[in-house]
This record gives sequence, structure tokens and C-alpha cells, in this order.
Amino acid sequence: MSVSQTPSIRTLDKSGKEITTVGFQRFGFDCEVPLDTLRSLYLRPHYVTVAANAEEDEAKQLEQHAHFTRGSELYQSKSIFHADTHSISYTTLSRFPPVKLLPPTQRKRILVTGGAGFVGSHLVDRLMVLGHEVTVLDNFFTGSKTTVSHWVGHPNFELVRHDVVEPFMIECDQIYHLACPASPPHYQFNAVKTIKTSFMGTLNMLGLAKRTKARFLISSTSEVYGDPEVHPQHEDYWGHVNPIGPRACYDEGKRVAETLAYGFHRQDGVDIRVARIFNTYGPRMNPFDGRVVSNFIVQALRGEDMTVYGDGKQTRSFQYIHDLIDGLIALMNSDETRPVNVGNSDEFTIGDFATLVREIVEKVQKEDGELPTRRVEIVYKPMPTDDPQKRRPDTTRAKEVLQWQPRWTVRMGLEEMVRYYKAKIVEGSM
Ligand SMILES: O=C(O)[C@H]1O[C@H](OP(=O)(O)OP(=O)(O)OC[C@H]2O[C@@H](n3ccc(=O)[nH]c3=O)[C@H](O)[C@@H]2O)[C@H](O)[C@@H](O)[C@@H]1O
Repeated sequence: MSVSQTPSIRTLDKSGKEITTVGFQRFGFDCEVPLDTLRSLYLRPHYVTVAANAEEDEAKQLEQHAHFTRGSELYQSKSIFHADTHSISYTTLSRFPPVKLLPPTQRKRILVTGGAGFVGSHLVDRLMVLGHEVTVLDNFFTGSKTTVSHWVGHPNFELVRHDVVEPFMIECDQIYHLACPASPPHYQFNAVKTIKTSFMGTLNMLGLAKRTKARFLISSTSEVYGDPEVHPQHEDYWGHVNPIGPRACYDEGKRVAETLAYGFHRQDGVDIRVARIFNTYGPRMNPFDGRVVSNFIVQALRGEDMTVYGDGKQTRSFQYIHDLIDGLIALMNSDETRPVNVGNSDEFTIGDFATLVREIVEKVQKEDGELPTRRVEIVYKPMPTDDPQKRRPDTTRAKEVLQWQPRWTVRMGLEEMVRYYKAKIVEGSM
């Protein structure tokens, strides 16, 4: 079957309406872009494979991915993956995706720390397509150049290898401060460095915001609520955090980062925004970062057993990456200086979530004509120390002050993410 004959899959939001664009016009800042443009940057395999049967394989891949990315071939990399020697010939994009031509009065100079990470790279894609000037700072500890390499060379884009624990100077209008490892195995790998990043990194970037008078948004986390005694968690809840446990480097680090932000706000008038981000998933999440969504999908795709920690009764509420980016941009451009929860309130026990992920992986495999050799099992492993027992955001404030609510169903988001990981497996990069 040729690519053009492939029926495209419609993405429906929570109310059954088709999603063709993400973003919206809020507070004088228009952040709406076509979904297909973004998908062309993350969903298709980024390499062309050359090996025995490569043409056949490629035709099959194109057919599978054309479901989601019709018409975006122009902006794809032409890097070549040599399957026989397991090597890659990199090349730059043949053409950059179109970006808006904004008048200088509307074009903002935006710094994104951690811009090569999972959340950062999606924010960068959006801001670039919208026509802003974007500088990414990243030390590439958990971020990767490949997440933003499609913008390297673009006149509106700059990529700087820099660790935020050291001061950095630049002229800018807005700072999204996202730099910090975020998955529990990564942030516990070097706890002292994680605290240092949260504290010194935020101190340095707030100093920059003070000097340049840039608006400063900090990515805080639902982990500031610890193992919560209030459910769902609203922003006025002070949390229940173990200050000396293995997670403390991250949750106490983020708490002190918030304290610093409010210190600079009260003392020096720095214009701050505080986003408390709840569990988020989507393409470009490192498949090996140990978080539950990436672990479950990768395990199911490889036919390995899915590992539920503890009895699987603990809960989480998962939001799709595009909803988070909408929320972050809305918050940045709003007047709200109080903390705002950004999350999806669809709550699952981890046991039920494992069953759902398995079902969706099986659905995609069936659609792609693949027959798994066996049904993966769900197995139980010990519960990590201080693992929060329940988590669901109260998003009343975000609804009221940002007119923002998540649009993506967990099913649609998971399906897209499964296709992303399938493309990675085909590329040979996982
Ligand atoms: O997104 C958030 O709000 C925060 O939550 C995450 O922490 P956590 O909720 O523990 O995220 P996961 O590591 O994905 O674990 C979620 C749940 O699944 C469980 N899990 C994880 C992995 C796995 O293979 N199996 C499994 O059952 C964990 O024990 C936990 O109960 C991340 O640490 C933070 O970056 C983030 O700020």
C-alpha cells in the first residue's frame, strides 16, 4: 500500500472533538500551532535505514507513521542508519519547518534552561514554530542534543552547553527554568548534584532575571507535596515531605527553589511564575529513565514482563506533554504569581495503568499487523522508599486564572507515545 492511501488516525480530545492544533490565544500571546507540524518533529523515524530489506522496512514504517504525520516528509532528516554496521551518517535537515514571521515588537527572546530535555524540547519546538528567538541551555546530563538538533543552524535558535550551577549572562525577555534531572533514578544518582542544581541553578537564573528584568517561570513539581495527606492536592497544601529520605534531594530542592523565587519576587520585584508540574509523559521521554510510563511501554513492546512496584495500589494522574506545554505558556503570559498546579486529574492505580498500557500496545501492534509471540505478564517488585501513595492535582486554580484544562485523554497520548517508541526501535536507537 502506498503512503498516500494510508487512512490517517484522528486524535479526539476528552469531549470527542478532533485535535488538529495545540495551544491557544491567551493573555495576548498566541501559542496555537498545527499538531502535524509538531508530530513531524518527533514521531517519524529520523533515520533512513540502509540494509538488506531496507526498502521494504522503510515502506512499512512510512505506512505506519503516515497515520499521524501525513505531509510532513519535507522536514525530515535524511540521516542514514546502516543496520549492517549499526552506524549512522548524520545530516542536517533539508529544510526547517516553517516558523511564523513575527514583527520585532512581538518576537520575544526566550531562554529555556534544560531545553534539550523531554519537557524543554517540546517547549522549544512550540516557541520556535511560533516565531520567537530561543536559546537553549543544557549540560546534557539527562537531556540530549538529538531532541533539538532539528533546529541547529536556524537563525532564531541557539544551543549552549552550560551547567546552570555556574552563572550565565544573556539578554532575554522570558526565562523558562526547567533544568534539573526529573526521574527518580536520575535525580537520586547524584543527590548532592541534584540539590546543587535546584538551589544554585535557580539562584543563578533568578539573578539573571533580576538583572535583565526578564519574566521567570520555574518548573516546580507535585513532589513538593511529598506523600500527601490531602487529596487531591491544591496549591495551598504545604506538603508532607521526608527531608532526609532518598527523594529529598529533588522534592526539598524544588521547595527551596520555590522559596528562592518568592524571595527574589518580594525583595527585588522579580516577575515570577511557579508551575507545579504533575506526572507528564510523551514522546522524547528517555526510554531508560526508569519512570513508570516509559518502563511499561518499553517492556510491553519488547515482550518483557511489566514491573509494578509494591502492590500497585498507589495512584498517579498522567498528563500528556502538549497539555503541559499549553499550561506553561499560558502561565508565563498570565499575571498569576501564585503557584499553579499543571496536571491532568484522571487518576489511575499503577496496577490498572499497567493493564491499560498493555492493552494499548497490543492495539497498536494489531493495527500494524504484528503478532506478539506471547502476552506480557504483570510482575510485582519491591516498593521504592518514600514512594507517594496517591497523587492527583486539584486544577481549580489553573482553570480559573489560565482558562486551561487538559484536552488529551490518557489513551490518545499513550497511543502516540507507543508509536514514537516503535519508531525508535526501528531506528535502532533503543
Ligand atoms: O511528575 C511528577 O509529578 C513527579 O513524579 C515523578 O515521580 P513518580 O511519580 O514517582 O514517577 P514514576 O517514577 O513514573 O513512578 C510512578 C509510580 O509508578 C511506580 N513504578 C515506576 C516504575 C515502574 O517500572 N513500575 C512502577 O510501578 C512507582 O513506584 C510510582 O509509584 C518524578 O520523580 C518527577 O520528576 C516528577 O516531578
